[in-house]
Amino acid sequence: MRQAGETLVDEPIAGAMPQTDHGRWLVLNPVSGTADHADRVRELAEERGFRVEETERAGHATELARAAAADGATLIAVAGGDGTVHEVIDGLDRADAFDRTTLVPVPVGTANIVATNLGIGSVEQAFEVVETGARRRIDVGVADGKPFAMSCIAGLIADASINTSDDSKERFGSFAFVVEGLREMADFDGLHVDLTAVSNGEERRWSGEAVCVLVGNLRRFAKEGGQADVEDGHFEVVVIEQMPTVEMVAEAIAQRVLGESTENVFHVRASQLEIRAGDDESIDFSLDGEPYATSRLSLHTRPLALRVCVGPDYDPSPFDA
Ligand SMILES: Nc1ncnc2c1ncn2[C@@H]1O[C@H](COP(=O)(O)OP(=O)(O)OP(=O)(O)O)[C@@H](O)[C@H]1O
Repeated sequence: MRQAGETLVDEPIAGAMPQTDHGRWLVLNPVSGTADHADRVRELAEERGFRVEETERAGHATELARAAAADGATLIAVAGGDGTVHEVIDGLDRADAFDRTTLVPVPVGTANIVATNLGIGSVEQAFEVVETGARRRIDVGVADGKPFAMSCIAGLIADASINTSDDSKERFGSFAFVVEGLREMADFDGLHVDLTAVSNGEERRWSGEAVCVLVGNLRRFAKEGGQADVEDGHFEVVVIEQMPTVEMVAEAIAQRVLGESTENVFHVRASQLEIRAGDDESIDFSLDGEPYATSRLSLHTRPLALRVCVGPDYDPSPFDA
C-alpha cells in the first residue's frame, strides 16, 4: 500500500533530459563481467557528453560517486555489475546526493540484476533511456545504516547467478540459487534466527532454524520472482525453514514457486525488520553481494529515495491486476 505523501514522481521524460542534466558522469568498471566492454562504453558515453572515470580497485566507485556529486553531477551512469552499482549508491548516500543525482545502470557485469529489474537490458539501451526513457524514484534498503538496492540475504545460498543450472532455474524459479546452495552443502545446520517485521504498523515475528533469510528490495524472491515493486516502501521477506532433508526443502520451495503456500516458507512484506541470531553468533549477510557479519541487523526502507532512469519494460506496479 502506498501511503499519503509517497506518491510516485514520474519525471519527464522524452527529449527533456539533456537540458536538465547539469553534469553527466560515467563510472566505468573495466573488470566487470567479461571485461571486454570498456572501449565501447567509453565511446558511447563520450559521444553523449559524459565525463568518464574508470575504477582502479574495489571501493573506488564509491569515491568516484562522491566526487561526481561534489562536482554537481545530476546524472551518473554506472557501467559495471551489481557490485559497482552498490558502491555508487553508497557514494551518493555518503555525499547526501540522492535528491540531486539520477542513476542509470549500464549492464556490463555478470548478473546485472539492478539493470534488468529497471528494464535496461543492454549497453545501447542504457544510453537510449538516458535520452528518452522515464525517470522515477525507487526505494532504497538500509541495513545498519548501509544502503542497498537489490537485496540483503543470509544462509545457504549458491552464487545467485553463476552456479545455478538452467534446469534448476526452470523448476525453482527465483529460489533456484537456494536449492543449488543446499546441494553444495548438504550438512548445513541452519541459522538460528529471531525475526521481527513491521508491516503497515503491525508486528510479525518468526523464530526458528532457517535455511536462509532473503530480504528483497529491487529483487523479488517470492513466487515466480521477477521484478519487485520497488516503489511501495516495503521489502519482501522470505524465510525458508530448515527441514530434515535437502529434498524436503527443495519440494517446499517448488510448491511455493508453483503458488501453493507451504508451512515451511514464511513470507512477509515489511517496511522495517530486525534479524537477530538466536545464539548470539554472528550471521554472514550479503548486502547486494557485499559481505557483512553481525549478530543483530536492523533494516528499513527509504521509500522513493533514489532517482533512476528506467527502460520500457520497467513496471512501477508489477503486482496490480
Ligand atoms: N580496476 C579494478 N580492478 C579490480 N577490481 C575492481 C576494479 N574496479 C572495481 N573492481 C571491483 O570489481 C568487482 C566486481 O564488479 P561488478 O559487481 O561490477 O561486476 P560483476 O561481479 O561481474 O557483476 P555482477 O555483480 O552483476 O554479478 C567489484 O567488487 C569492484 O569493487
